Parts: sequence; structure tokens; C-alpha cells
Amino acid sequence: MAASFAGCIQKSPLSVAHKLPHKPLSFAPVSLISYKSSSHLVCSSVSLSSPANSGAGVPLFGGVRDEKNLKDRSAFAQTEAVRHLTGSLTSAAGFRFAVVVARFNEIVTRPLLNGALETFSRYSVKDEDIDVVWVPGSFEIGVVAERLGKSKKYDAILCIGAVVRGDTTHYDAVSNSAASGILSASLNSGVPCIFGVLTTENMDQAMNRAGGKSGNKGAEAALTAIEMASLFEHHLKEQ
Ligand SMILES: Nc1c(NC[C@H](O)[C@H](O)[C@H](O)CO)[nH]c(=O)[nH]c1=O
Ligand SMILES: CC(=O)[C@@H](O)COP(=O)(O)O
Repeated sequence: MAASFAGCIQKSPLSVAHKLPHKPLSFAPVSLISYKSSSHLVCSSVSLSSPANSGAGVPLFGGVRDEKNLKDRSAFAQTEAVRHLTGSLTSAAGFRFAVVVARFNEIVTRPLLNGALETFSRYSVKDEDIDVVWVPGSFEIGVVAERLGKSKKYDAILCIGAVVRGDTTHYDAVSNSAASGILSASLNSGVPCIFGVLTTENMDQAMNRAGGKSGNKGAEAALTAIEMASLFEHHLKEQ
């Protein structure tokens, strides 16, 4: 499915190795000034502040800093450009998403889901490109996420739940199982499954993260889903 934007590939030269004279002047302190030259080579020059000086830079090593000279100096050699592959967040039009949401603690998961859907809409994802699947609790998310991922119908699977500690250790079993289940779904299906499950000590912490003073973690997880869908679409397509 062709996404409507190009992923970002940024080329940038590795930091340029340059030689300083073997015996730099012993002035305190040294500040490194970097600037871009017209040749897009990141050049650095070192200026030394002399004790007698008001702190302004002093000519470097006996000569006024000469940017042209610096550019021409053989000591500067551009190294192999490093490719940075990232997903794009400009628009998610054309991507298909599944959202697996736990009904347990629906007072929390419903606003998380709404935050995610609003984010998808803001990034041009059509309603018809989103399937929402309800499961009883966070423990059930993993198996459903894996089945959806293996269907290859979706570019990413967003998993939403709210595990709130009670009086027993059940919290640990459910939260750990939810996390490992969602991770396994990602790895076994090859489709990004995004961990949007709150694990909190109490209900206040959960509500604060479902549209309260700590934001909406469902909306944040939706952004992660968009970025991962873009990264896979543009840079990690299976051959
Ligand atoms: N206590 C919470 C649960 N418990 C239910 C489990 O997720 C699971 O549905 C049950 O153990 C049957 O397999 N689920 C949550 O999502 N959040 C909780 O706080
Ligand atoms: C996360 C849970 O399973 C928890 O809500 C269950 O509560 P309790 O430990 O009091 O049974």
C-alpha cells in the first residue's frame, strides 16, 4: 500500500576528524566552535581564550582563523555518509491499523482508545482503515495482536489496556504477561505491535494518563504506531 509520504533518509558526514597541532597552546579554557562550510563539510575550529584577554577568542595557533584555509586543509577529510532511517510523521493516509483494547478498567481504556482514534484522524487515517477489537482484559491482548499481525492486513497493531494494582500479586502476572504477549506478537508476526498498556499503582495514576494532567498515553501510542508503520513501509519492507 503506497503511503502518501516519503520516509526520511538523512545523510550527514560523520564528525570530521581534524588534527590539532601536536602541542596546542596552553590556554584555559578551550571552546570548540563548529560551523558548516559551503561544501557541507562540518568543520570545527578551536579558539583559545587567553588569560590576558577578556575571554574573547584569540587567533588560533598563530594565525587568524581562516575558514577557507580550514576548508582546504588536507587534515579535513569527509568520511562515508551515515544513513539514518526514520519513520515519517507527516501523514499516515493509506496506512491500515488495528487497535486491540481491553475492556477491563474500561473507564480508563475508553479514553485511551478515543485519544488514539483522534490522533489517527489528525494524521489522515480514514475510519475505514481502522479496526478496533475488544478483548476481556490485557492478558488476552497478545494472542489477538499476533493473529491480527499474521493476517498481514495491517501496517501496525496498537494495543491498549490498563492494569491497575490491587491487593494481590495478580497485577504482576497480568502486566508482565501483557507486555511479553505484545512483544511476542510483534516478533512472531513481523508487524509492529505497540505497547499502549498502562501499568499503574492506582486508578488516579491511570486516569491522569488517559487524558488527565499526564496526557493521553493512547494518543502517544498511536503516534508510535504511525512512525513504525512508516518506518516499515519505507525502509524495512520484507523482500
Ligand atoms: N486486573 C486486571 C486485569 N485482569 C484480567 C486479565 O487481564 C484477564 O482478562 C483474566 O486474567 C482472564 O484471563 N486485566 C486488565 O486489563 N487490567 C487489570 O487491572
Ligand atoms: C491487576 C489485577 O489483576 C488487579 O486489579 C486484581 O486486583 P486484586 O489483586 O485485588 O485481586
